[in-house]
Amino acid sequence: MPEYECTSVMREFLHELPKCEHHVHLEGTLEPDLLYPLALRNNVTLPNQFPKTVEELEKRYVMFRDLQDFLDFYYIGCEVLLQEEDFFDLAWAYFKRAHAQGLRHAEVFFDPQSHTPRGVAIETVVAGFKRACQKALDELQVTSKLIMCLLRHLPVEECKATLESSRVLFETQQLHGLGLDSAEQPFPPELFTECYELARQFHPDVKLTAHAGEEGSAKYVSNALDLLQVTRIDHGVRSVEDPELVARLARDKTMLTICPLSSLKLQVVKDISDLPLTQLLEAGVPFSINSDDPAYFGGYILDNYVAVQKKFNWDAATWAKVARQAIEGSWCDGKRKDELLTMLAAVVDKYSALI
Ligand code: HPA
Ligand SMILES: [Zn+2]
Repeated sequence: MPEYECTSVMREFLHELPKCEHHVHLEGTLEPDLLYPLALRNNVTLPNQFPKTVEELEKRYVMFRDLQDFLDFYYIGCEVLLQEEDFFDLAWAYFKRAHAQGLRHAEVFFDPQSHTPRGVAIETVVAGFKRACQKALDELQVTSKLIMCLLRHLPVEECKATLESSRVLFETQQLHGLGLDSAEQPFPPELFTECYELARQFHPDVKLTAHAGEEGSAKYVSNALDLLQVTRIDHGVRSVEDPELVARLARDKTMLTICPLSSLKLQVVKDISDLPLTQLLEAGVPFSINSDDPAYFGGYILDNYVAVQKKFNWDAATWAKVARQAIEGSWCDGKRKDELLTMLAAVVDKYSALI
């Protein structure tokens, strides 16, 4: 596949764009060089067949057969996280790295059910993450929201119990949103209708999203909209298989959180140029560009922007539009959106004569 040059001035422009991330799993930011020290610190024995060194693990991460092949590594990685400090260290490392790539606002996922079976309380996980979010605000001026995800491969009753145990966290808006992740097939959205109803009962302003249309069909996307009443779709790249669905997403301004390097590494697409970004732009479906599990897929948010640029060769106006849609589709308040839009206008102004 042909690749365009991402010039140094274009890279600077992409770096300076005030970027919002809506699709990043904090557990997916566990870099190999943190995984092994945490295993040591917590006396965790990794499975026998698991790579023994950072270098070996990085080599294994070069490509995954599919989503499940990746998830098998992701859940083993989760095993080294035990103490509040571990969750803090993990999230703080993410905020620092993403901020260095021009991140201004992040809506971050976490999977409590990948920790609770080891006896780690949800409150411990959230306390560590919240402390990192506060530090990111104080020291980096990065705003953030926490989104709790349910693991769709687990029994629905377990998911409901997990939700119930986090009721107060939702009621007090320490958690802002609910998501759905893990193996998409054969676990369609409709299994979780009652879970999403419950979350809406917890707080009237709770935000709802779900992974759909990554490996699953366009029907997974429309069912997530109809039955879970989500207002955002994570991945959703297969939505384009249904023209009526595309028209609906455009009409309702439902944002898709696209993850280019993830879709490449999980072989959802053969090449980043196969992502339907041109079609979505033409149809008026808003999307943001995100890192998903950057420690596993080889890149943080700017790396994903650059990977898109090398395949789509967009002009500054198109990038400004994509960045604006990401700001407008964020779940932060109006004041923060206005700040981000002002930053965006300044960057576009600075680079308009250069690109
Ligand atoms: O990309 C993903 N898809 C589904 N589940 C996940 N859990 C972490 N990352 C992912
Ligand atoms: Zn994801």
